[in-house]
Amino acid sequence: MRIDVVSIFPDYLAPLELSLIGKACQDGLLDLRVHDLRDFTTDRHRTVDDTPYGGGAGMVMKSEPWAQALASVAAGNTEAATKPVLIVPSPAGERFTQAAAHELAAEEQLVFACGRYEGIDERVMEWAAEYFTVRPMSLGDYVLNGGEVAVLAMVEAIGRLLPGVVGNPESLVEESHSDGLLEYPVYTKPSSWRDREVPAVLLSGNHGKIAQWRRHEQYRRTAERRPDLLAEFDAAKLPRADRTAF
Ligand SMILES: COc1cccc(Cn2ccc3ccc(-c4cc(N)[nH]n4)cc32)c1
Repeated sequence: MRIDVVSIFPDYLAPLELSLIGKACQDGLLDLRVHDLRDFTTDRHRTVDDTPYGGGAGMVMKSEPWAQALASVAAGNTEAATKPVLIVPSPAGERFTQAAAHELAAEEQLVFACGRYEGIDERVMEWAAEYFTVRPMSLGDYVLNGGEVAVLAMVEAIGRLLPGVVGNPESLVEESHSDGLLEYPVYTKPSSWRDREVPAVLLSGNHGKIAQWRRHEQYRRTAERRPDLLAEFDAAKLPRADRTAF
């Protein structure tokens, strides 16, 4: 997979050079390229923003630098058989979920447009629809100052799903949200810590009971912390052996 990120703060994306995503790039599993939007301006001040039509506070990102930058990254990938996906972080976007991460991990090329100020001139998304599948995406119902933090989260969530990135693919199967429930609590040595004991079932060696306890804990936690997820959860979709906890 190739991922391009366009931002006026390219150094904000430096953490992607670390840890699993950085190693995936070194191993050739991921081709990550970060571009400075100001490199696509033509004036001596490298201007990327201007005042909003209709008035109001703040500034809006100009369309031409974005069109030049997006055209450059789209053209840069002639091997792609399908239109690249242009992901535009925005408080007004569709919710980014684990399901979306899996969907996007199957794409050949993702392009992330990191807005700043009050956002990007809307005509850029209209123009881009000819060359990209355009997807405005929100991390959650709170307002950030720009798209970079959202891109760090999305690239990590997507990148870790790519084959070979996570050492043990098994660990991707049972994690939160992979089956519609939150994950169960985890413990490690010592078994007794500050007068707090590890649940006895986990020390029993009875794998059937352990699986049942973990399923029940997933359900209890989800009901307690995210009852909204339970509305969509259907135990009937679970493998028969997993249903004993409900
Ligand atoms: C566009 O509407 C806005 C209204 C007020 C402020 C801002 C600031 N801002 C600029 C670019 C940008 C990109 C993403 C986000 C964002 C995403 C999520 N989930 N929260 N915040 C916020 C952004 C934008």
